Amino acid sequence: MNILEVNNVSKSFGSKEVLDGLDLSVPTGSIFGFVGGNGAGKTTTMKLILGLEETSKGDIFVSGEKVTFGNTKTNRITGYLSDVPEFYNYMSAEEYLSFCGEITGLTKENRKQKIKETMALVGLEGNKKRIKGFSRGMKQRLGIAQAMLNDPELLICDEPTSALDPEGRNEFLELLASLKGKMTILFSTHILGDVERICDYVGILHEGKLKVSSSIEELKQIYAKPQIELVFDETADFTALAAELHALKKQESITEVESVKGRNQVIITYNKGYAETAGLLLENFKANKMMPVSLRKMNPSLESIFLEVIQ
Ligand SMILES: Nc1ncnc2c1ncn2[C@@H]1O[C@H](COP(=O)(O)OP(=O)(O)OP(=O)(O)O)[C@@H](O)[C@H]1O
Repeated sequence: MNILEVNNVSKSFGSKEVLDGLDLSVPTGSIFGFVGGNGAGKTTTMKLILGLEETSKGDIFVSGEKVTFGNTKTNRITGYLSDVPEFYNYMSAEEYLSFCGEITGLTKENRKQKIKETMALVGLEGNKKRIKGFSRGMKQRLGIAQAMLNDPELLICDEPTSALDPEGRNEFLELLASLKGKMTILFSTHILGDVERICDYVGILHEGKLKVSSSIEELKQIYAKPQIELVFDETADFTALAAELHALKKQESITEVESVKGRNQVIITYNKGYAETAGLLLENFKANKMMPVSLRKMNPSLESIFLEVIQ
């Protein structure tokens, strides 16, 4: 079951086509990383899902209900954290949330309890400071609290971590991950490490279309190139070593040898089992008295997959 379906959606601004027949399905309960370079159309897609922009073609459904341009009813079950959230800096977090609750129609009795619960959930419990004194990370957490006031089934966050320092990012990602099971989260980013850390699905947007959409595990299996990384110490005779390894290429299991000279590193691509190939390499090194200081089975990174997909 998919909470979000974007079907063949195109969007142009004047003569500029940003989305070109975009199809996107977000499974209910997932944390979905929506990845794309600068200007790929991530914010535009999110605005279309929220009915803030009008599609030039195609339809969008949230929980089976069609999104309409303008004040779409589907927003009662969506929450949104924009890429640059704006706050009233003279207010405290509680005052700000109370204000947001009031304008979104939360009753006074419900509001108090809901704000207390939400502030606790985002780690701002009992915080009386004015927003003016908040760090960026605290502001993002307040932004999430605001987006969660209506108990959304779908939480949409636009590049929520890009302005945060590593510590703030870490805390924020933990917060998002802790919401799993409570709601579906769609978040856009170009920080692939963030997707790798907390998402179970990823969609890669490029040139107006979704180039790839699958679970991270599946993606890694599809793009996995079996590789071993070897590192030698500085005293190793790298030229002799490279020659030796290239000679090994004649062996069936080794298909590519790539030496990174300045770093004394060699990447071996192979097509048989890991144990067999590592064994073959070690035997050869032993015979030639050239032991590496490290031998590591490499796992494909999302970054390398992304670069391959958008080539
Ligand atoms: N209202 C608008 N009028 C004209 N062009 C627009 C409008 N909104 C977005 N665009 C253009 O559409 C393209 C996609 O923008 P969008 O903000 O959706 O990309 P993005 O993937 O979110 O990028 P970033 O990662 O840089 O935020 C850009 O070229 C942008 O200039």
